[in-house]
Amino acid sequence: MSSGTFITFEGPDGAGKTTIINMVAKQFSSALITREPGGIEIAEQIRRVILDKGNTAMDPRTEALLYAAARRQHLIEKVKPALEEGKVVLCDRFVDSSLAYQGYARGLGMDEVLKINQFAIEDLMPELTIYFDIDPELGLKRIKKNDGREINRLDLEDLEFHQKVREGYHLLMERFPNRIVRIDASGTVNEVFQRTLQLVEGQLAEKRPSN
Ligand SMILES: Nc1ncnc2c1ncn2[C@@H]1O[C@H](COP(=O)(O)OP(=O)(O)O)[C@@H](O)[C@H]1O
Ligand SMILES: Cc1cn([C@H]2C[C@H](O)[C@@H](COP(=O)(O)OP(=O)(O)O)O2)c(=O)[nH]c1=O
Repeated sequence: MSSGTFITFEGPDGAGKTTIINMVAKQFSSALITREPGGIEIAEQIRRVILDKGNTAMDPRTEALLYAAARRQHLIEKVKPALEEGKVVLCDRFVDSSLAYQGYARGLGMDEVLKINQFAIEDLMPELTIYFDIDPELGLKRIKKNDGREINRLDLEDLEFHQKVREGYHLLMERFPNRIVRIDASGTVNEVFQRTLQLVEGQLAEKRPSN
C-alpha cells in the first residue's frame, strides 16, 4: 500500500507545466519531481526513440506502446518506490497525455489506449491531475520564443493536431471530473503558480490526519 501522494501535471505543449513544477518543487523540498516520457535511464532511451525527428515512419500504435513502455519502467523504478516511502510525487505528464495525444489527436481511440496503459500501470493512478488549459496557438508561441528548447517530433505536428490534443483533454475532464482539475494557464507565471500551489496544498491537507 502506498502512503505517498501522486500528483500529475497535464496540458498541451508550451502550457507552462515544467516552469510551474520547478517553482512548486522549491516549496516541497522532499517531493520527487519527475517527468514523462523519461525520468530514468531506460525511459530516457525510449524517449529519444519516440521524439527523434528522424523517426517519421513511426506507426501510431508503435508510438502509443513506446509511451506505455516508458511509463511502466518509470513507474516501477521511480514513482512506486517513492510513493511507498510516503513521498509526494509531482510528475510532468502521465496516462492522460497518451489518451489525449495518441488516443484522441492521433485517432487511436481513448479506450484502446487506456487498455494498453492499464496493462502498464496496474491501476496506479494519480489522486490529483492538474490540467493546464491553454489555446495551443499561445502555447506554441511560448515555445518558439524560447530559443533554448529542443524542437521534438511532436512539436512539429501542425496546429490542428494540437487543437485536437486540447479537445482530448476537455473530454478527459468530463470523464474524470473528480480527479482532473483545470487551471487557466494563459495567465502570468505568478498567477498560474499561486493557483497550482493552492491545489497541491489542498490535496496534501486532505490527507493529513485531523486531530
Ligand atoms: N504563464 C506564462 N506566461 C508566459 N510564458 C510562460 C508562462 N509559463 C511558461 N512560460 C514560458 O513558456 C515556455 C514553455 O513553458 P514550459 O514550462 O516549458 O511548458 P511545458 O512544460 O508545458 O511545455 C517557456 O519558455 C516558459 O518560460
Ligand atoms: C507522456 C506522453 C507525452 N507525449 C508527448 C507530449 C509532448 O509533445 C512530448 C513530450 O515532450 P516534452 O519535451 O516533455 O514536452 P512538454 O515540455 O510539452 O511536456 O511527448 C505524448 O504524445 N504521449 C504521452 O503519453
